[in-house]
Amino acid sequence: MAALCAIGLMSGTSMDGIDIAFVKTDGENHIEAGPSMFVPYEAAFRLRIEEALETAKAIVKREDRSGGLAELEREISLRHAVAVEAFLKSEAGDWGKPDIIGFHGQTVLHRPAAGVTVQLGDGALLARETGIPVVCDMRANDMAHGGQGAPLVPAYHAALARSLPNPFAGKFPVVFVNIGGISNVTFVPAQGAPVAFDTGPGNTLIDQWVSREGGVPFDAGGAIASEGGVVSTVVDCYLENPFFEKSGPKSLDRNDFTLDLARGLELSDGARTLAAVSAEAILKSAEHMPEKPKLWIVCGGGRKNPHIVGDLKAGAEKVGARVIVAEDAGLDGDATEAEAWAYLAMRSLKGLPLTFPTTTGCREPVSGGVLAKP
Ligand SMILES: Nc1ncnc2c1ncn2[C@@H]1O[C@H](COP(=O)(O)OP(=O)(O)OP(=O)(O)O)[C@@H](O)[C@H]1O
Ligand SMILES: CC(=O)N[C@H]1[C@@H]2OC[C@@H](O2)[C@@H](O)[C@@H]1O[C@H](C)C(=O)O
Repeated sequence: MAALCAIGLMSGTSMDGIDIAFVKTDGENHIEAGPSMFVPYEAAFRLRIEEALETAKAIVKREDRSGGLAELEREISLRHAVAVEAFLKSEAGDWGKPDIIGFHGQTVLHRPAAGVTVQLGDGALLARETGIPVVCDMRANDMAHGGQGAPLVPAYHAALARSLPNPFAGKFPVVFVNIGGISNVTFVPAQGAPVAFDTGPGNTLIDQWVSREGGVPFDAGGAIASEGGVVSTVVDCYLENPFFEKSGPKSLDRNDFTLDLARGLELSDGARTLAAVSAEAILKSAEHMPEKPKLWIVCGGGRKNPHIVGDLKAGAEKVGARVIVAEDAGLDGDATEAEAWAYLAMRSLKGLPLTFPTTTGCREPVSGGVLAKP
């Protein structure tokens, strides 16, 4: 199958909105990233998703949509349809109408030990509304094959790592870091399979902290943290969590880490300390990689927090590694995840593996996703 035009749709654990990106790809080495866009959720809708995370704690079977989850799933899907329409109208240009949509949906529960992961997103409804075939539910088959169901972005990170421009081409091992609500890493060696896992809280604790203590949704540019200092005893307490000692594959639910350990801190000290937690957790992940990374490439909203990136740089440089943000390598760090969902949709259409034993712990490389035709 030749390269197709795909769009990827990601509504991540930060619950801040929908990232959309165009990619022309064969699901293998051919990757041409196109226009991208972000459609934010308004505060009230974000709150509804937050409430749904509570409701979802009662889910036993992944199909369960009681307690208002069915209505929310419908609304999330319709919002994605509206976002696609707006995107195609304002950004598509020469890219025209995509052949396929990769639809992540909104994770409301992720319990890998119990084999349950729930993303709210009705692929059939999105396909009907947009008139475009949709691949959704890409995590389930991995779990059915013994995997964590996350992270899924590593297949895309690995392909990107192999086509980096100079002066970064060939600087293996390369590690892609995605700092979203939760952070995850993909270690890409010169040869062989990528190694990946979630590393810990990315922005979610910072977002929850500044929202609760300061009434703002996130610490823009790390401005609040700039007024404070790192309380290292609190950082140490967070890092004592047994999650960090475990080697991968491993993945997290948004609620696995809470603000409890930051209780009593002053607003700016809390924001600075939680940024340090995020960076230290990422640096610690290197202990579970097969070799020391040479180059770290940072994607996701957390790359816009200079404290997280500054701490990462300081820690990596001590051991001779370099840290850059996606843009330094000609990539769009806001769109990487959405691009990944476009790429994975194409892989799903071709029956290619989405996940590997070294990325999620699945028993063998497995494909996945459910195709919904309009
Ligand atoms: N200008 C900024 N300064 C500081 N932080 C920012 C800025 N812009 C975004 N962020 C942070 O990035 C977060 C969004 O990141 P991103 O879009 O990568 O998350 P996500 O899509 O939920 O990802 P994931 O699925 O990986 O959890 C915001 O919630 C915020 O904390
Ligand atoms: C269950 C779930 O939605 N997990 C997300 C979350 O956000 C980041 C991290 O935790 C990662 O494991 C995953 O998303 C990325 C995009 C992934 O699957 O690769």
